[in-house]
Amino acid sequence: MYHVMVICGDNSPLKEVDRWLSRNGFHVNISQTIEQAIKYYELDDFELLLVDAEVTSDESLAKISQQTFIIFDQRPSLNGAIEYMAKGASYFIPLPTDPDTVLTQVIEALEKPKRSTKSAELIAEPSSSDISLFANQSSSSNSPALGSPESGIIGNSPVMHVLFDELQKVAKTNATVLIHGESGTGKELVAKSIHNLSKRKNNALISVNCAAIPENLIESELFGHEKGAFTGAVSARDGLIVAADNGTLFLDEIGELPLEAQARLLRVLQEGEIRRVGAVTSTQVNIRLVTATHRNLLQMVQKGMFREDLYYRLYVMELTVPALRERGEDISLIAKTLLEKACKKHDKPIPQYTKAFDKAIREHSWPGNVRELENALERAIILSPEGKLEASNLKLKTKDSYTTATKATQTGAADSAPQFAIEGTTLDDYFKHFVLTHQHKMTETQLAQSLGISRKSLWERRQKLGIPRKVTE
Ligand SMILES: Nc1ncnc2c1ncn2[C@@H]1O[C@H](COP(=O)(O)OP(=O)(O)OP(=O)(O)O)[C@@H](O)[C@H]1O
Repeated sequence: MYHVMVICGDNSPLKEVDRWLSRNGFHVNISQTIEQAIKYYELDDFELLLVDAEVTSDESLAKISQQTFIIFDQRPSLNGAIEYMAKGASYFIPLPTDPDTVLTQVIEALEKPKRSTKSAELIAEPSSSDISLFANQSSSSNSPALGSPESGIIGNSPVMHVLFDELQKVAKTNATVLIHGESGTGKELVAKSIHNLSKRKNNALISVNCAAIPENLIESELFGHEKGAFTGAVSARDGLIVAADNGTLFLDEIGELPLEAQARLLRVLQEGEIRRVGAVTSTQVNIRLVTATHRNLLQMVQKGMFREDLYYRLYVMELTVPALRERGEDISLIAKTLLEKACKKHDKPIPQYTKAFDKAIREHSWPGNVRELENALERAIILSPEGKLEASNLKLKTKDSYTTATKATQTGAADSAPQFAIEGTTLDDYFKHFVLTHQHKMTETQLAQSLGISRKSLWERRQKLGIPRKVTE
C-alpha cells in the first residue's frame, strides 16, 4: 500500500483528495503545513506528498525538494507552474480538480523516478486555470530502449520497428515533425520520445492540445497577449510558445487550429519570431515544433480549411504511427502491460492472462486503438471476479455498432439536432452515438455546440469514452 501525505490548510479543496485516495486503497496522512509534516512525521516514510501551493514558501519547498511531490494550486498561473516545476514538483494541478485527474497523476508520479529539477515537461491546455505540468519521463542520457515498457511505447512488431528507426533519426535533428496516426495510437508518446531523444531534452517540452482550447483563446494562449489587447486582458502575458523557448513545442490536433492562429504560427516558423496578440514588436524564439493529427491535412488544404504554406512548413518530416490492428503480436504485449497497470490502479491482484482472453483481444479491430484497449482492460479488471479475467467484461463494441453510426450519416439518417430516441441508453451511450453519427459532417466546434458543451469537454469525453475520431475530412 502506498503512503501519501496531504499538506493543506483547513479550507483547502485538497482535503477532498484524502477521501478519494483512501477509497482507492492509499494510506493518507494530513498535515496543515510543511513544517508540521516534518515535525511529526518521517517524510521518507511517504512515497508521495500532495501539497497545496497556499502553504508553501521558498524555504519550505527547499525542505521537501528531495521528496516526490505534486503541487495543487487554487490560483494557478503559467509562471507559477514553471516555478514549482523548477523547484522539484513532479506535477502541477490546478484546484479544484476531479478524482480521476488526481488518481491518474498520483499513480504516474508514484511510478516515475524522481526527476532532476532541471528538465520539465509541460503539458498545457487552454487557460491558466487549466495547466498541467508533467515530469519529464527520461531525461537521462541513457533513455530506455524504444519498444520496452519503460519507454512508454511498447512494441516489437516490424511496423513499430520502422517507426522507432525513423523516430531515432528524426529526434537528433531540429526538423519540424508531423506525426500522423489514428486517434489513440500513441502520437503523444511519439512526440515525447522525440523530445527525450533530442538535444533539447533538458529544456521544456510543452504540449498543447489544439482541440481542447476554446477557439477565442488559442491565439493568446499560444502567442501571449499585451495588456488591453482584448476584454479581460488585464495584464500582459507570455504565451506557451515562449515557455517552449529552447525546447520543444508539441501541438496535438494541429488540424483544429483556427486559420488566424495558423497565420501567426507560420510567422513563428518562417521568422523565428513571435508577436503577442496586440503587440507591435516581435521577440526571437527558438523552438522545435512537433505536431500531430489524425486528419488528412492535405484534404483540409484542398478544402481551404488549412493553410497550404503552413502545411508544407509542417510536413518536413512525417512519422506515421500504425493502427493497433496492424501491430500483430504487439496487441498481446501491450495488453499484458496495461493490464498490470490497471490492476495496480485498482489495487487488484494480477489475474492470469488466458488464451481465451487473448483471443478476444486479438479478434477485435480496436478502432480507438491503444486508448480503447486501455479502457477495455480497465473495465475487465473492475468487472471480472478477483483473480480471473472474463472476455465478456471487456464490453467490446461489435464492428456493426461503429459502422451503423457511420452509415446513418452517409444515408442522411442522422439529424443535426440531438434526438433522445434510444430507450434505455445512458447519457454516455447517447453522447457516443451522437458524436459517431455526426462527426463525419461536423467540425469539433459544431459538434460541441450541438451538444451544448465546450470543445474542451468534448475532447475530454472523447478520451474518457474512447470515441475514435473520423479518419478523413
Ligand atoms: N505503444 C504503446 N504502448 C503502451 N501504451 C500506449 C502505446 N501507445 C499508446 N499508449 C497509451 O494509449 C493512450 C493514448 O495514447 P496517446 O494519447 O499518445 O494517443 P494519441 O494518438 O495522441 O491520441 P489522440 O489522437 O486522441 O490525441 C495513452 O494512455 C498512452 O499511454
